[in-house]
Amino acid sequence: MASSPVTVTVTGAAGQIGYALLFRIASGQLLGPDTPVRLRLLEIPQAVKAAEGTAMELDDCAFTTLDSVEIYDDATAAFDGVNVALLVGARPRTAGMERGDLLSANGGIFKPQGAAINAGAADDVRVLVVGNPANTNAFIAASHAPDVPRERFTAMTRLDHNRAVSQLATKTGAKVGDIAKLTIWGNHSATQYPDLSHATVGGRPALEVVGDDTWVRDTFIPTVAKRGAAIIEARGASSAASAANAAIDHVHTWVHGTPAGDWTSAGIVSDGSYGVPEGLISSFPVTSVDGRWQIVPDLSVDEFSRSRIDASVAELVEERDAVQALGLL
Ligand SMILES: NC(=O)C1=CN([C@@H]2O[C@H](COP(=O)(O)OP(=O)(O)OC[C@H]3O[C@@H](n4cnc5c(N)ncnc54)[C@H](O)[C@@H]3O)[C@@H](O)[C@H]2O)C=CC1
Ligand SMILES: O=C([O-])CC(=O)C(=O)O
Repeated sequence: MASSPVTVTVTGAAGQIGYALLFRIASGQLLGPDTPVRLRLLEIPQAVKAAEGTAMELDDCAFTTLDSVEIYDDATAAFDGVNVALLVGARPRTAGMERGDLLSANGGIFKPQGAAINAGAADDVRVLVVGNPANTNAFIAASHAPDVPRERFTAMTRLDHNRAVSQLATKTGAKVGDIAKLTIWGNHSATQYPDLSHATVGGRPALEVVGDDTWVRDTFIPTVAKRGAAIIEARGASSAASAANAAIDHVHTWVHGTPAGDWTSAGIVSDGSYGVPEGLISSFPVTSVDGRWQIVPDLSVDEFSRSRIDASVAELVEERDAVQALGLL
């Protein structure tokens, strides 16, 4: 086992996703079986007791990869020396809440957390924002961490990616492992664009294998984009285990790289590629090489894809302008 433990801080640790996520991190699934984890749980004071219960259960698993568990209700202490920050805790939308109220409430969480990461994170810090609205929350946090390279702030669209892979595999009768080069573009919201234009099924173009453009436009895209709402409707609570799984996948890929001949999707800072305004945190087709995300270059974008990407990016611009107007940047 590697000698020095890696510090992983999880916010919203006593929540649903936290409960599904912490045991997988502690058991080595995030960073590998040779990397001990120093786990830090950040919660609001009212939820610290519940986090203590989870920490007792983590102890009871006797994971060989778990170096220690500490609980915090203070962001500055929780992020001091952090290598991997998983920002899961967020303010959910409640009945009657306007969009501005939601952005404002989340600004109150992600602004100080960005500042705390800026103040104390390790030089190699990697940040994944899961809490919604994930892209804009990541944008807010990054804006308050001027000393951390902006590309270290990412937002999770891996769950959307995994959902899309699964839907395509089911439709074509292929194995999940036969699907490659699928992309989620834009925002982690109902405007996202799950794109099959470059996807392959067993090496063949996915659109050719499916052979049904109507299914792609009228079933596949809305099913993936609205899957979160469908889970809430069925379960009475939002996706938790699958969201935790996607967070593990995102960080694992970031650290260990993408398989040859494939890519994945992640919300990363735009460098202006594909007409996405520079600086926005938008989902792109990405590979991870030497521990850094890279946008897959030079993909053709047809008229339909262009309009779908533009629509989702327009929503990201609106969210950015709204948080700017609220003084959250
Ligand atoms: N990006 C994605 O694909 C997905 C994102 N989500 C989002 O993830 C977030 C968490 O979901 P759940 O775990 O189901 O929610 P939850 O409500 O069960 O847990 C959230 C936890 O965050 C904590 N929290 C609130 N403010 C905090 C702060 N300032 N610092 C630390 N902790 C804080 C709460 O006390 C609570 O324990 C939600 O915003 C949800 O919409 C959920 C599924 C997928
Ligand atoms: O809408 C939510 O809170 C859950 C969510 O992001 C998803 O399942 O994709």
